[in-house]
Amino acid sequence: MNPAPLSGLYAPSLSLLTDLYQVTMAYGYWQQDLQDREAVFHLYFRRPPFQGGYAVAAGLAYVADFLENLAFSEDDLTYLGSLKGAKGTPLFPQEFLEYLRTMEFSCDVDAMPEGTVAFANEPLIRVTGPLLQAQLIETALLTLVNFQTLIATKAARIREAAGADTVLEFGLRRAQGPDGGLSASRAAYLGGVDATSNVLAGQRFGIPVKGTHAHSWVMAFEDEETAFTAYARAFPDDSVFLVDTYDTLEGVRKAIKVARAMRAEGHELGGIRLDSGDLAYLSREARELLNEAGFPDVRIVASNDLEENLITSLKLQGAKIDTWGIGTQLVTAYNQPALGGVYKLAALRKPDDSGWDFTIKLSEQLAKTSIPGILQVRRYETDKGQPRADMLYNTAEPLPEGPLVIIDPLDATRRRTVRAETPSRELLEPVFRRGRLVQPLPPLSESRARAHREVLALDPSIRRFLNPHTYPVGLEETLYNYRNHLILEKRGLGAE
Ligand SMILES: Nc1ncnc2c1ncn2[C@@H]1O[C@H](COP(=O)(O)OP(=O)(O)OP(=O)(O)O)[C@@H](O)[C@H]1O
Ligand SMILES: O=P(O)(O)OC[C@H]1O[C@H](OP(=O)(O)OP(=O)(O)O)[C@H](O)[C@@H]1O
Ligand SMILES: O=C(O)c1cccnc1
Repeated sequence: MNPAPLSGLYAPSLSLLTDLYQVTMAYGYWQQDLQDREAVFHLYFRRPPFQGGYAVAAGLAYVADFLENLAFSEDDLTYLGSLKGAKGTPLFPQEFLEYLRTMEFSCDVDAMPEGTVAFANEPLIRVTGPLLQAQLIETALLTLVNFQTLIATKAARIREAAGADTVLEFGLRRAQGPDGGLSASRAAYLGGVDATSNVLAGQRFGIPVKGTHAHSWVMAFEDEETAFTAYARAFPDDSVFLVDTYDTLEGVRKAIKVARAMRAEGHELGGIRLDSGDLAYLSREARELLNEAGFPDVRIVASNDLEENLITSLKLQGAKIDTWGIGTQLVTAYNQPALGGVYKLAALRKPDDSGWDFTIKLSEQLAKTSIPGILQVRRYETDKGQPRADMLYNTAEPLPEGPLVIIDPLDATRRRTVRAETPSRELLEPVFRRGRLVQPLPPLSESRARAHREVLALDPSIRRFLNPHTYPVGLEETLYNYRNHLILEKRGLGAE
């Protein structure tokens, strides 16, 4: 595979890919001379999608591309300058636009590499840098990471259901527009599909492209046999015939007839595709017909609104399907079309530069109360690399010596102690330092392999679709206590 570079996808800059309030806040910070106050934000989700037990982090390559190209062009500044407030006066003064013109991205970014398995409340990305800049990029980071993480997770679930079978992504035509389709193809590949029908995604990202033919091909000829014969002439060694245009099992018989003629000329039919009807029954019948005719290697491809639960059910029914073609349900994440990732301020450098003020967003629901600190995620694993528990801790404070206690942020009675010798790794890795990419991001193939490895390492009870176990993620005890202290303080209940 030869992954095409992502660089330039968003050049010239997409700096206006944001909500207006980010720019109005940026102006406000600038006016208050707060633009350079060092701030820390975390991007995280509160619940894994699809009522599942995990998510697969994706979108960082797009984020890096976006940040590398972040700069306000003349057109951007002219547009911002044209915006008017309620009284018809410019929303942004010229001096502020001049500031934006010369602004250079200078934040540090730490992130989980794409393909990392992530759980609720864990920062996927941590941004540290000038308040104005770290705030301004919120919306773009969320739109890039939320969608791609959602689709990569859906793909990982489909991969789980399909086991070792081939999975093809067929979603572009029903995706949420061109960019939805393109980024979904990339995220789906990252999450575990084998190939896409999306040719632009093939060119851009080096994803293998594959496909069969449409019903219209069959309809364009006087009968099925003529249509199959013509397709075989065009692609004598790369043909998959769609057999359900009129009558599926009759279609299979026609496919066999043409396959015999192909064999006589030294070519083998690659497969047939079923796209309607009872896929369990029809695939078993088709398999029998093909085997009896001496074509045990002709693959059976199935499509028609498939997703992970249907694949599981079809397998239980004894379906004889080798390749799953999955479109709409995958690229639109049909049963949960958005991941609710958020981006929250967690620390601000004190005005006198003497340390950090840690910040918290309260909520009636404890689950929505943010986590203060400059967070890192430490994953404790068995000797064999099976994840056991994740610990969020504040890197701005020293960790206690000896064993560490991890406490569930929602239930203080759920806690565990980890010994210092327990193998572990830190999930957030440096991506940008002072606005510069530390090193090129890994190729897509590597991120895909990571996703595969990390999902498989999870206990099956966390991977299952129905009522999965909750993987233990907790706050290191000092952080847990500090967060409670801050909650009480902000509610006016702190100690005198
Ligand atoms: N054996 C099966 N068990 C469960 N679901 C199945 C089975 N076979 C097919 N399905 C799924 O049932 C849904 C509806 O199938 P159905 O054959 O009614 O589709 P359709 O699109 O209405 O067919 P047609 O194109 O003939 O109108 C699809 O999502 C399909 O994948
Ligand atoms: O069902 P999905 O998971 O979204 O998979 C993609 C679908 O798109 C095609 O149908 P369409 O009717 O658009 O074209 P066709 O005539 O080639 O079947 C294909 O045959 C699949 O049924
Ligand atoms: O190649 C295919 O079979 C295909 C491509 C897009 C959508 N549905 C099917």
